[in-house]
Amino acid sequence: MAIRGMMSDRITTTTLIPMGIYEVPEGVEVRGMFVQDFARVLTREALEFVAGLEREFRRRIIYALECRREAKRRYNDGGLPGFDPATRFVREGEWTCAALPPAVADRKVEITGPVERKMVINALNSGAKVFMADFEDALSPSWENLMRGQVNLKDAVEGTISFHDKARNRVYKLNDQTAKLFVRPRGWHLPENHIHIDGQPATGCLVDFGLYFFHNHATFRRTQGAGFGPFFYLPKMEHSREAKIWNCVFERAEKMAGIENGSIRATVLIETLPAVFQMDEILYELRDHSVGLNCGRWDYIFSYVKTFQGHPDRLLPDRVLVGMTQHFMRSYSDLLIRTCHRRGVHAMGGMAAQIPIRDDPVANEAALELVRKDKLREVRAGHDGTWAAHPGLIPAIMEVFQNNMGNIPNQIHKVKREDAANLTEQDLIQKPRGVRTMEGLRLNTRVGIHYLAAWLTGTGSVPLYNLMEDAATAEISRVQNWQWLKYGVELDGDGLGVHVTRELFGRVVEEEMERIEREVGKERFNKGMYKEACKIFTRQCTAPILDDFLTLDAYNHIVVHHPKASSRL
Ligand SMILES: CC(=O)SCCNC(=O)CCNC(=O)[C@H](O)C(C)(C)COP(=O)(O)OP(=O)(O)OC[C@H]1O[C@@H](n2cnc3c(N)ncnc32)[C@H](O)[C@@H]1OP(=O)(O)O
Ligand SMILES: O=CC(=O)O
Ligand SMILES: [Mg+2]
Repeated sequence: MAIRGMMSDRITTTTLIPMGIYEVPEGVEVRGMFVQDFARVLTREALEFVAGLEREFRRRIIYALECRREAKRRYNDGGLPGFDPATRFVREGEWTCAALPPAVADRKVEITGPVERKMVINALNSGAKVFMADFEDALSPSWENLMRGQVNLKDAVEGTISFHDKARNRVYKLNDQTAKLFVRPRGWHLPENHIHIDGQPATGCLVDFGLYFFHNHATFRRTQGAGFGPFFYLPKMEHSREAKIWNCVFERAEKMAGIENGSIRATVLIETLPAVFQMDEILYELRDHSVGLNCGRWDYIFSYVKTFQGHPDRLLPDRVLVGMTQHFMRSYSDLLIRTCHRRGVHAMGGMAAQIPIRDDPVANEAALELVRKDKLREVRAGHDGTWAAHPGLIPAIMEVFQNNMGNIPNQIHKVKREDAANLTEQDLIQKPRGVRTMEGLRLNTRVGIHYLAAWLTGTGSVPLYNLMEDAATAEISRVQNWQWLKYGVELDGDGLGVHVTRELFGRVVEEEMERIEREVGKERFNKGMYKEACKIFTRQCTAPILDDFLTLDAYNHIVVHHPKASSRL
């Protein structure tokens, strides 16, 4: 048996013991620091389960990612995404997904947030129907964040989680009534470089899923799922072959646990442009394990730019103008509702970016009104529930959904949206309308650098300029800058015919860095990671070939191997 893992000298919490090692099965190497608490989830048996998943599915994951690259080549050569003629029978066939688990029939409001201890307790106590605990867009995937997240979820499922805020002398514990827990693992593309299996970094999402499932499936089904569960959200898929891999992962997990096929349930985020043409196919692959689809609107916008990176005729206007009322976004939401309701599962809405504004009641009311408007559009369109970024938004969102849905748990059988069957490929890719401005370029730059600086220091979701920013929203800022630079777009609004060039962008970066320094103060600016963030963001915006993900490159900067030796993938 191989034994690996070392102590850390960086963390000085009470959970750190001076020396320790993880007990690992053959072929598994843990390169992350040793923390006593982490050993509760990094058990030999759990790692054996993760390694089994990795060994069975690694080749299929590599193939699926190669297929993504192949599709990208087609789009870059001028091809357009569209419905696959080969799977017409799936789209036209009459079939439904397995019946919904009663425990999650009502999902009117779901709160989301990173797997940070206090936030997990607050989210579970928030009054939302569901809490989506996030290892993905809202989390910076440092070893410490990931492993602490696993510990937090284990304690949450066991009902023992607590948190003592010493500064405020406040103790956090779970209420009697809590939200149902869904867990969102990372996307297929992200490696977990602190766990190596047979000499290769593990697949991030299999680590997230595997550890959580292994430790919690039995308690979860008993205490939360009424026999079903655990429940998951699955991000960033581009094709039904990726859903098929998840389905097989679930089947293997159910077999290992000795539980019925169909116990595990998942909602897939439709948040890439190619996936909107695969919604039936994705549900079909997961038909025994599905509880719906969700409009992951922010990654979807990011994916629109990424998919059309070789198409100068499809440039985006300012980020703030690409909302759900743009034709391509409304079409996507309508088709998602029609698809889900036809197959008997939830059609979940997405995230409004506004958050409460504490120190300005007028601005706060205006933000709340925007959220209400967005949610009203969703519920009237036929969505069964939606996301909230902050507990302070839940009462208003709940009211909108309850007032417009009445006393039913969901609208699956009430709102069919057969009209959406007429939506065409052209509707789903129609170019968004609006202007491109210097202020748009500046805001993208400032938000991108601010966000990345937070991410590099361990925070994956932040309030910026009164909006929620996470990996998905930051991606839009990055790829939009890249697109405008690549095509040297002319900025509207000032009548001067200014084009976005490297020189202009260089000046904007300099000026926005000065503004960031003014905003956060010299001390925080110098102590923080703003300069590193600026370097990464600027490189990505000006790269001749668009990086697939902001966080893939940035991840190299947060990998810390123990014994200490920083690594590059
Ligand atoms: C595109 C997508 O993928 S969307 C999904 C992923 N993104 C997310 O999940 C974002 C979730 N939201 C957040 O992370 C936060 O709300 C932020 C970063 C946007 C704002 O955070 P803050 O400015 O710190 O919030 P604020 O100071 O108003 O928090 C007030 C209280 O609410 C709690 N809170 C805020 N947001 C959440 C949340 N999402 N879940 C649980 N608790 C929360 C805070 O912990 C704090 O608790 P306390 O009073 O006990 O100390
Ligand atoms: O994950 C959600 C999104 O909007 O992206
Ligand atoms: Mg997303």
